[in-house]
Amino acid sequence: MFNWLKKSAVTQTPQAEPWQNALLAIRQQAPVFKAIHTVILVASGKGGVGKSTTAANLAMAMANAGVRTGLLDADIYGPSLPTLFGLTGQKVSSPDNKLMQPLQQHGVTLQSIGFLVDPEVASVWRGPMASQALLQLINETIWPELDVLLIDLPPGTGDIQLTLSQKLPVTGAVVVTTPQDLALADAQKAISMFRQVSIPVLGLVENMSFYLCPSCGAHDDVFGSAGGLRLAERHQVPVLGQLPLQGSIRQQSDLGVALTQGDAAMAALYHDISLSLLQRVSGELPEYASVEIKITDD
Ligand SMILES: Nc1ncnc2c1ncn2[C@@H]1O[C@H](COP(=O)(O)OP(=O)(O)OP(=O)(O)O)[C@@H](O)[C@H]1O
Repeated sequence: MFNWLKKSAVTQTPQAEPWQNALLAIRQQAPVFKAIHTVILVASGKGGVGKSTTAANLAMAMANAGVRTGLLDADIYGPSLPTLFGLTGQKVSSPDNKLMQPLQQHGVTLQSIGFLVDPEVASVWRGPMASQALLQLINETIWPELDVLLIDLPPGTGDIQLTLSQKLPVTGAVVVTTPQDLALADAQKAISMFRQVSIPVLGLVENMSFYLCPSCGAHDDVFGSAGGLRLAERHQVPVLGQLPLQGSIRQQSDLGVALTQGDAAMAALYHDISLSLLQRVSGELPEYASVEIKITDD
């Protein structure tokens, strides 16, 4: 067993005080956009590393702890938020034919290009058109008062990511990667991109860090070992957490069900990561101080 996994598992009940302190500090900050207090980009260099899954689960964990949370799916070429929240085929309404009413699920306010157009239509949009559509999406949504708006960016570091990073009032960014060399090289590009546009990198999430066999408990570093931790150290970026490659994450994501309704240990990991993230945007934890994560066998 892993010490950090055991430690996280016992903290699954939201500890009111740290959340409340962070929330209070965030609510004292002036909104950065409409009535939204903080905007956090969730990015990855490489596709398929679990960025959308991580963004969705962090959003659910925050909402579960009482944070007024929104999630914008900016992954225009592969919107997965409708599936992740069990809202496939649903469309947003527009009471005045101008502004859009976002959807609500698992306590999270949601908007996605997938709620507006057929994903196949969006998939042929070129860079400037896609960036414009996304800016319109965020501007023309009737966002309620939010403590945090998470934005699930498309993978990569191209024109769309750069335009959004420059044009949106961003508080900070989270970079999701696997420990695999190929993913790390691209995660490094994402960190560099944010630094170039002066967006604080709030932390790195190492996803699919390892596989823990549910029957025999054997541990397998499927994508290599601790690559994300080394990358974070090199760039002085905090590690917000490590998530195992776990069947329950894939299954519950496909079903659009919150992990809190199933896998309590995994839900606890997302809970801890989102608290750490919130403490950083609230200024309670220093931006670049790393969370110490030790992977040790008993
Ligand atoms: N920790 C995990 N354990 C098991 N499966 C996972 C985990 N994280 C993500 N997955 C699965 O991996 C696949 C890719 O995840 P996801 O769509 O979140 O990646 P992404 O980085 O957003 O991809 P894209 O670049 O296409 O947007 C999905 O099937 C998802 O359910």
